[in-house]
Amino acid sequence: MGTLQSNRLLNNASAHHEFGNVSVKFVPKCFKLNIELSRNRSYGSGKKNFGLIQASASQTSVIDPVLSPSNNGTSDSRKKSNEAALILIRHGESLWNEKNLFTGCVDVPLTKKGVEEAIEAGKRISNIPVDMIYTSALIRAQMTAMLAMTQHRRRKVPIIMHNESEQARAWSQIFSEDTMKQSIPVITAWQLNERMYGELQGLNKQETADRYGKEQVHVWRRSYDIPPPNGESLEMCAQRAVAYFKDHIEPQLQSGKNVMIAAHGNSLRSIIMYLDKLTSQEVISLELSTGIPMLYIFKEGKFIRRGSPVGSNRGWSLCLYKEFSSIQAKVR
Ligand SMILES: O=C(O)[C@@H](CO)OP(=O)(O)O
Repeated sequence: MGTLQSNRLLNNASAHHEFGNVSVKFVPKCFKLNIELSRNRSYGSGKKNFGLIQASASQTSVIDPVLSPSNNGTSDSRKKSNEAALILIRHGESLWNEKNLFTGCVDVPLTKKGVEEAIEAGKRISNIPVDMIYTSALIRAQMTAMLAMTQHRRRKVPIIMHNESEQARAWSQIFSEDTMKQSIPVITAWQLNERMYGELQGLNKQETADRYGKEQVHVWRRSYDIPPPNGESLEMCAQRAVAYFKDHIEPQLQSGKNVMIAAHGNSLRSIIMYLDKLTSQEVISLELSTGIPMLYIFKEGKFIRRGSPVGSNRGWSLCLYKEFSSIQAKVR
């Protein structure tokens, strides 16, 4: 892939982003409505709202689940205020993981094993209330998020927010507050995409190592600031992924919402580098397995790593980070 093509890919992706922000729906002019902004939190007995704009009386409500974080609505009566859970999941095995091909921004689906991994990940997090889901724009991350949610105890419906145009927004509105309460908004963002692997995309990793040398390929794959030919370094990937995390996801956590992110090996490595304050040296040895969820607690502005939830029938039991085989990073 040449530079021009790579730039086009990124530009297209960025067009998607421009419409991907938090938004408030428009109320159709034909209804004269008494609109109020509800900031109620209702805890327990499965009651919850997203901080909805509601239309009163007998008229139809127009409800947007993705409101600014100040319109807080969180779900769990057990949750202490100003605490929120952050779940990170690298997608399950993709068809190109299976073939050992550099994938990057190529949009490849999961294998059967990847589907099973996503379902297994869902079992592990099935007791953790999820208020919002963020995924990349790539199908392997979206499949993983959706399959994981099929296992969730609360049986809420994850719904992809289509903000790519006014029409997409208008045509995907939901008109029932009760239905909204049973939904989880899913935000897709190209900034969470896998690191763009440039001219390595589609090449076999072993053959590339045979041709260019193991060391060179290791530098392309794991160095912090050296990009593969016409691709992104981890540092470049971090610039967009961590910026998105800070601007869009952290405010949701600050408002007490539990968030799940389904993304990719390198976009998640860059986010973990930020969460765990890893140095550019330390992040080199951070490896993430496919389909293993990782849990952080966000408390008083800090991220506390809690490892991986261990199973659906053991509540919030957690294994320690050092027992968490998917991450071989130095334990700090
Ligand atoms: O090919 C890719 O896109 C990534 C993730 O599968 O590979 P690597 O682990 O080499 O960064």
